[in-house]
Amino acid sequence: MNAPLATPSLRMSHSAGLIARGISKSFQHKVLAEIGLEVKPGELLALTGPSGAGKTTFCRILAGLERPDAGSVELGGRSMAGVPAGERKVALMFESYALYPHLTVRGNALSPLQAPGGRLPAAEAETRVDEVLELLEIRHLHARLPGALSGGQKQRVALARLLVQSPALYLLDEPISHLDAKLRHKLRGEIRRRLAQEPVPTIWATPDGMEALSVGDRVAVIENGRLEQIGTPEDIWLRPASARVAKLIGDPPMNLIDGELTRENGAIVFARRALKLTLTGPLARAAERAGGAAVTLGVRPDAIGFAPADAPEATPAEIYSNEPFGKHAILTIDLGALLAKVKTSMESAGALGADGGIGRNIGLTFPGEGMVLFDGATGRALSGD
Ligand SMILES: Nc1ncnc2c1ncn2[C@@H]1O[C@H](COP(=O)(O)OP(=O)(O)OP(=O)(O)O)[C@@H](O)[C@H]1O
Repeated sequence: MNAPLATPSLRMSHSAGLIARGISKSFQHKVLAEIGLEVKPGELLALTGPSGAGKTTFCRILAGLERPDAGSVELGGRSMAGVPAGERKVALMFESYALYPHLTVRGNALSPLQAPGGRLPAAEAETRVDEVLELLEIRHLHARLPGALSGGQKQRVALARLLVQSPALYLLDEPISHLDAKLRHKLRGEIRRRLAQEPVPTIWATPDGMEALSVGDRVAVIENGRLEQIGTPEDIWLRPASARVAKLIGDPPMNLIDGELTRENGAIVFARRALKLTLTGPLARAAERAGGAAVTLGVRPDAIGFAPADAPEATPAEIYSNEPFGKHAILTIDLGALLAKVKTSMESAGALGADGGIGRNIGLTFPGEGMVLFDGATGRALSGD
């Protein structure tokens, strides 16, 4: 026999996902300015931005815990205006965890399945909880009370409580920030995989731009309450819409070098003290479109190469520090009152000597790939396409 179909209204409620339009909010100052975005059922939108950008406030508005000054939220084809938090079917996990102190790990994870609206037959609820505790590697802690857990363990209990639910929207606010690096890496894949099986829109908020790129089907970047860019991880990585986005993405992020455009022998040149780069291809076309001479050049740390200090095309620089990371090294380079990061192979970094080459004069090359020009006044990317 075929599985029973969802009722038409339920099917509708899963088909439309989340639509937020023009969400604005001020406390003493403007915290969110006309944020509009859509998350489809089954899609994971990573929301990133620096601390204080407004991520939590936006999530609280979606959950019905905060009222927007303007704008609307639609979930599953239904306006959420006037719908209280408890009736929105939003599974949320906030950074503060909010675990029930008198309930065990298992009790906390079971709690949403025992609440009105989320109730499941006991055996099914137990199975689901076991599965999720296993996934999060905390099944052995099932009988502990929250008071006897570490911060990272509490965070995983809060995650378990979220993942057992089948809501209309998942909201995860910094869900793995307190886990060690190894577990963070493992769990972001596991959680993403599990969430992808549900036909439910998900928002995963994190200040870590690289985490956002790795978990999101799409990524929304907010800064100062404004939506700077929304797009695929590839869009955000290759074509940051502004210097503000570029600054948040990458490990280490793009070098942002303020300078000027000049003309030399008919070519267009980016100049900043000793650094003079003749622009070609898309960068030259982007430079032609600049409104003024002042621009910011974004250069990815792995787009900078080394050359002998006296090579004719090389930019002279001095090694300031050298941090080895096993497979690659991060060098900080002094370009004359300007520090830039260079990501290079361990072989290249090792060739600089046992002391990491600190204080040595070298030459740098900028091959043109991995570079973006931004308008000096607005910070918006200048396109060369
Ligand atoms: N209830 C409130 N009253 C006054 N100001 C608030 C309130 N809630 C948030 N804010 C302010 O709104 C701004 C955005 O805060 P929010 O917590 O949304 O940022 P965030 O991007 O989540 O930051 P983080 O990554 O540090 O959690 C901050 O300046 C914060 O101080």
